[in-house]
Amino acid sequence: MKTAVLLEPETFELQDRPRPSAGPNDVLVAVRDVGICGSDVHYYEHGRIGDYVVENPLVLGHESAGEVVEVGENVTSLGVGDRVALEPGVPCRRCSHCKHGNYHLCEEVEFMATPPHDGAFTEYVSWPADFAYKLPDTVSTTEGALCEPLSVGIHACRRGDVGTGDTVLVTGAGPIGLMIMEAARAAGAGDIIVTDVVDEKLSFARERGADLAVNVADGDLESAVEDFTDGVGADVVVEASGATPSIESTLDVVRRGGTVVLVGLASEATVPFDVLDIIDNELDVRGSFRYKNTYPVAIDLLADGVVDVAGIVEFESSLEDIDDAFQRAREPNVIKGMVTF
Ligand SMILES: NC(=O)c1ccc[n+]([C@@H]2O[C@H](COP(=O)([O-])OP(=O)(O)OC[C@H]3O[C@@H](n4cnc5c(N)ncnc54)[C@H](O)[C@@H]3O)[C@@H](O)[C@H]2O)c1
Ligand SMILES: C[C@@H](O)[C@H](N)C(=O)O
Repeated sequence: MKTAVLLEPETFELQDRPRPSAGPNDVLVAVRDVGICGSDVHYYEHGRIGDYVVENPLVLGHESAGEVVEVGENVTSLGVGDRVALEPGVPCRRCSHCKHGNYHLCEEVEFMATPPHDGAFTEYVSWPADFAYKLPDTVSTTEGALCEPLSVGIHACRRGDVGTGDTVLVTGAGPIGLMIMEAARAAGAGDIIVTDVVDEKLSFARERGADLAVNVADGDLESAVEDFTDGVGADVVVEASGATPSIESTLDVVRRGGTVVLVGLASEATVPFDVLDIIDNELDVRGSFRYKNTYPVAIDLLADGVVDVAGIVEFESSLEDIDDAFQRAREPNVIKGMVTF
């Protein structure tokens, strides 16, 4: 089977690898769509993200969906021909985090395209059936693949307890920020404010329903939020840029008693945070890491037409053209590329 393998930074090789079979509890999936995520581009460019280092050839891609072509002997939930979205992180199921229901925090998790675990830029993937979610006829495999970033958005909104009528401020209008917007709207958010430093990203966010879009490179976010919220501030701020100034600014724009959710991965390990601000204003500052139990919700939201994810895909490419696809995906104005089979 054709597989795109990252040999070293900026070097893919299209290899012919043996097709796996489904293990007893697995399904073999013919991959149809794989999104290119910012983390794929980061591994492609730098060969590492923090402590995760690409030491051996690695298959990237963790936003995937496809069609079941073989089922393991113990699998009863899925059949050949079913179209499925693959949740990319499979936990150990035995540790205390898994037993507490926080399977996304499992330290033994095998997450696609996070070294040393291979991802989905390949024709077939054998995957545990309980981490493969059947797509209804009305949901495409492109949308199935995008259940992954949508899951990041759903989890972040759950972490922020986003509720009916809340004013939600999302910093960073990349794919994750846009998915947070979708999830916040689905959770009943009232007004949504979005920030970025690129005008095109903000126009895109506006077209997708942002009520206020602020370019923080040339505008004063604090006064814009103050005006917009009658001096109160945002109920929930979800940081989705990873930029240090943006992380710092979250405390200036959240309301007293509000919640800040940190999703963007800071490029620096420490970011100055005014602790007295957090105490005096009784703020909840929460991390949000990947997701748990989001795929069925994401699929329902898609089936019901409550969220739009396919609209963020700006180009499609084939596996053979993966080099070109990554060149395009790394352009600052591009939101999302999709490799289709
Ligand atoms: N916590 C998690 O589970 C999780 C999951 C996926 C991604 N992430 C992280 O979330 C972040 C967003 O992911 P993405 O794929 O959308 O990345 P992206 O790089 O495509 O988007 C980030 C956006 O932030 C904008 N930006 C840069 N500086 C800014 C500033 N000062 N203020 C506001 N916006 C600014 C950029 O122009 C860009 O549009 C990244 O840091 C990524 O690593 C975290
Ligand atoms: C969650 C996922 O989208 C992210 N890129 C990660 O590897 O953690």
